[in-house]
Amino acid sequence: MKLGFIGCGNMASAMIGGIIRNEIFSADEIIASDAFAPSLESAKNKLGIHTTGSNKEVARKSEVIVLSVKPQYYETVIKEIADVVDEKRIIVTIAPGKTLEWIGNMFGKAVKVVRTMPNTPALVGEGITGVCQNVLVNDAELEYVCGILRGFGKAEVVPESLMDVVTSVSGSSPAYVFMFIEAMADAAVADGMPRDKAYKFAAQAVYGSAKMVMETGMHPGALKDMVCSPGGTTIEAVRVLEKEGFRSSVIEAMKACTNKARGL
Ligand SMILES: NC(=O)C1=CN([C@@H]2O[C@H](COP(=O)(O)OP(=O)(O)OC[C@H]3O[C@@H](n4cnc5c(N)ncnc54)[C@H](OP(=O)(O)O)[C@@H]3O)[C@@H](O)[C@H]2O)C=CC1
Ligand SMILES: O=C(O)[C@@H]1CCC=N1
Repeated sequence: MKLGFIGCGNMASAMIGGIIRNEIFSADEIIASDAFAPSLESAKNKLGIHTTGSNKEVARKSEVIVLSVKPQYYETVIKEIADVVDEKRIIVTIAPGKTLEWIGNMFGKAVKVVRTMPNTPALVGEGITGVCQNVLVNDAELEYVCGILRGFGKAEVVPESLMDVVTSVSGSSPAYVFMFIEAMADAAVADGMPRDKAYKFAAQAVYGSAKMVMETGMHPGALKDMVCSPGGTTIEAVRVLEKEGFRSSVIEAMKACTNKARGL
């Protein structure tokens, strides 16, 4: 197998879907295990990959092994697979807070580790993944893993010191963006718009605005100013958002998120 996933929940299935769709690997080259039988059933039926109830089997059969369980299960899973992971395999982690050093110590031997932080837009091929590696991973191996990660979006190599920040700015951030879309839709519904239309307008406005930032390279503040006509409607909304602490709320929320990751 080219690729194995230990834990096949939300994040793993989003990653696998993109990898298969973009033909990085075929379903036949991917295997996953999970403690929760319905997750495995769904992976087999919807993704067509190999599945097993044994984490060890995944580790034994895969060149690249993704640890896609919650951080609190990392220690148990690593202890379970350590004896079948040799120096040729690459371990990919996706959990917040689990450092390269901690992972290495848990294995108790020299193991190639690529630490990553993906996000769920991977499901639609628009994820972004922060990546760093330990000293045992060479440039070609890092590029190989990045190629896999690009199967479901962008991949950016960052210093490990920034990985907890990556968690708040992209790993967790889809949740805040969905809350923003939901809140905008609620306001539109309150003013009489049917809900399905409200989600369409709100989501497309966020999508289009994000695309403008990416494609124009302009400062977000300048793009905001372009929307605010003098004496117009937008500046009224901006005034209320500032009064209600919109930006400060986002900054404080993200600092809490980063600190939580640091504590894991
Ligand atoms: N969801 C997200 O947006 C993101 C998640 N991540 C990280 O990805 C990882 C997975 O998260 P997510 O996919 O959301 O979690 P899920 O709970 O959806 O998936 C994890 C799966 O692993 C199973 N599992 C638990 N223990 C074991 C075990 N010992 N052996 C095999 N399988 C096991 C779980 O079963 P059961 O339900 O029975 O416990 C569950 O089905 C986490 O580390 C998370 O922090 C990173 C970026 C974004
Ligand atoms: O909430 C979490 O802990 C995980 C990590 C990033 C997104 N979800």
